Amino acid sequence: MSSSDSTMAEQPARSSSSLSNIPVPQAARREAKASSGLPTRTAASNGASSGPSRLPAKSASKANVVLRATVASGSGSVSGSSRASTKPTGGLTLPRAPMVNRTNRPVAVGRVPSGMLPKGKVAVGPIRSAGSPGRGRISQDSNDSGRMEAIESRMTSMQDLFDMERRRTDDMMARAMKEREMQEEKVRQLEEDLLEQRRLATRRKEEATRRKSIAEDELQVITSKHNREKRMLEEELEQERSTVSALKATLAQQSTAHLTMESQHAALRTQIGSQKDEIQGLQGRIQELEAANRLLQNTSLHLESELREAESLRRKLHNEVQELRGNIRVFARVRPSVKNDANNSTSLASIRFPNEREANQIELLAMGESATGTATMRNHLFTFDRVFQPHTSQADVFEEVAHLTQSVLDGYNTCIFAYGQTGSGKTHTLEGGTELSLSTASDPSSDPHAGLIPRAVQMLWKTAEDLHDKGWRYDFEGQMLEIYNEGINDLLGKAEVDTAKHEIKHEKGRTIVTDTVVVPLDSPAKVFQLLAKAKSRRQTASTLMNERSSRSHSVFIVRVRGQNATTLESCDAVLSLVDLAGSERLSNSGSGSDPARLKEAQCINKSLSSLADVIAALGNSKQGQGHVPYRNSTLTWLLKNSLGGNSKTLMLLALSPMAEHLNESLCSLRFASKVNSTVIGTAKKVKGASSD
Ligand SMILES: Nc1ncnc2c1ncn2[C@@H]1O[C@H](COP(=O)(O)OP(=O)(O)OP(=O)(O)O)[C@@H](O)[C@H]1O
Repeated sequence: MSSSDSTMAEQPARSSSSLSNIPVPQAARREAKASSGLPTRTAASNGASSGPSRLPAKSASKANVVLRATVASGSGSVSGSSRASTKPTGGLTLPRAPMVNRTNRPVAVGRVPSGMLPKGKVAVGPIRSAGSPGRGRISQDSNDSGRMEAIESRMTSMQDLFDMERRRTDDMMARAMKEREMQEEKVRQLEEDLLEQRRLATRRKEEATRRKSIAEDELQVITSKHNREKRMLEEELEQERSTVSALKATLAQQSTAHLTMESQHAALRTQIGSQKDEIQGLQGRIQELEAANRLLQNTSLHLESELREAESLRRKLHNEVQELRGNIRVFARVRPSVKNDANNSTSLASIRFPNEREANQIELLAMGESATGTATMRNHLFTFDRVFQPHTSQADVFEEVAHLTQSVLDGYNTCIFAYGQTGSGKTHTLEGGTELSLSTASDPSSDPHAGLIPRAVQMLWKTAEDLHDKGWRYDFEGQMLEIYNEGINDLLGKAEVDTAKHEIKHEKGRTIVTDTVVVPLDSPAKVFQLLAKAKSRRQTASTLMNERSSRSHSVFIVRVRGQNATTLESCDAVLSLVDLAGSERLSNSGSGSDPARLKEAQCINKSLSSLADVIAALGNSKQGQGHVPYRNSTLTWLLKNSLGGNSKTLMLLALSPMAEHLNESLCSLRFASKVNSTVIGTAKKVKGASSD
């Protein structure tokens, strides 16, 4: 067997362990086995701890020593030694070392396997022991030397072989070491990889743990949410179930109701059938009625136009009646006794109202002088357009005055002035017994104490609204003036005390007072606001006769402008409501020696006598052609367009019922009687278009 063959044969043993890779000559093994009779132990069976890598050199030299000792002792038998030398040491199987001589050459021991001999060498037979019987000494020596040589030569060859094996073993050891280092390197590398893998695995594990915990948290959240939603859904489901059951119950009811309704429906259908017939009959009736209605509408249109004509006629007739009755009219009103009167009812004057039916007469019983000069009681009878007794209400008085308000809307200048001594009831008749408030302003008729002004204003607006349907549109504006000591104060001016000098101008039938405020009146409430403001500014002074005695004339002027888009009529007229100052004579005014009071009384007397003169002049002049002394006083000059032929005038004579005022009452009655007997010319409608 060649060395290469032996190497190939050792391959399986090397694969079992790194240490078993050390090659052991097969021939030597076989030799050792054969000589010892013991089984050759494989590297694998000996174990890795006693690896052959440490053995060859030492074991071989040890064997050599044994062999040398045997040869030197001259013993011809080596079987015992060889048996002992083949005893396993450390579990490693080695080839039995050949015996060597003194030259350290190997000697033949036992049988040398032919395979272990060098080429060309002949294997000798079995070595005999020294004690065996021989034929001659010489031949035996020669044989021994031959044998020895043969052994030596064999030892030499075995030594070569051993060296060769040793070198090869060294190479293999070196390779094995190298390979081991590589393997160790690999192992280290693998261990590092493993470590890295472990670290990676640890990190991944940690990451996985972290993710797991996050996932667990999320799972918990999702689970709780899910549970919550589940609960809600369960509740909803429960509700839905209850709803469904309720709906089912309702459905059952509805079904029953439906059945009932169906039967009713059938009954109704029958009814409808019969009613359809009725409807057809009614439709015929409707057509008849529609025809009748059309006829009525035509009649209504016709009647409306007739009504308009009748309205125009009414206006005409109304004014004709006024003309017949005279354009200046006089009403007398006796006030009741009030708490301010000095004495009780025993001090009342003897006043009678003879013609109850006509209610136009008043009779006073007063002391007078007879023709012979003796003082006797006399009856003084006066007849006016109307006489109001003390119990007459404000509403009754207004009823008689209301037609004048209508005249303003018809386009006639109208003047109502209250005349009478201080405290006789002028302000009460014109303004009323209570302070004007916004609550009563909206409906003065609801307040029994409301005077002519609030009632007239309310009626103006109401009539204007009624005339709206007949095509009339009205605008109102107001002015509040006071004549005090012949001067004019604007009661609606900005200054608390009006110091401006005002001029009165008459232009194209209109009266203008310079530098005064004219306020547009859009509602009765606005009028009452103005009246309240004016009242607070009005000059008043306490006199002996009346604690609220007014020492000035107050003039409230409402200008009314109307336009009728249907009839193209227009009007522009003024309603003047004048509260005159007390008419008492100078001696009764209580002015005494007070020059201011004296001047007040003189101015008042002057203006009132001018008024009487103007009225008298109007009565005397024919068709207003004579001279009328309007300029004699501020009052008459201011009322120029409201007194006379183009206007309607009402004098309201206020009388006190008290006996102590009897003489003043007689004076007032005489003055009013004179006015009443005056026939002032025909009133003319003021044309709105030309007046502006
Ligand atoms: N018809 C009446 N019914 C009840 N009280 C009345 C009537 N007329 C007047 N009076 C009362 O008599 C008093 C005097 O009336 P009023 O102030 O109106 O007089 P006057 O003539 O305006 O006085 P002056 O000239 O001072 O203004 C007031 O207290 C008033 O309330």
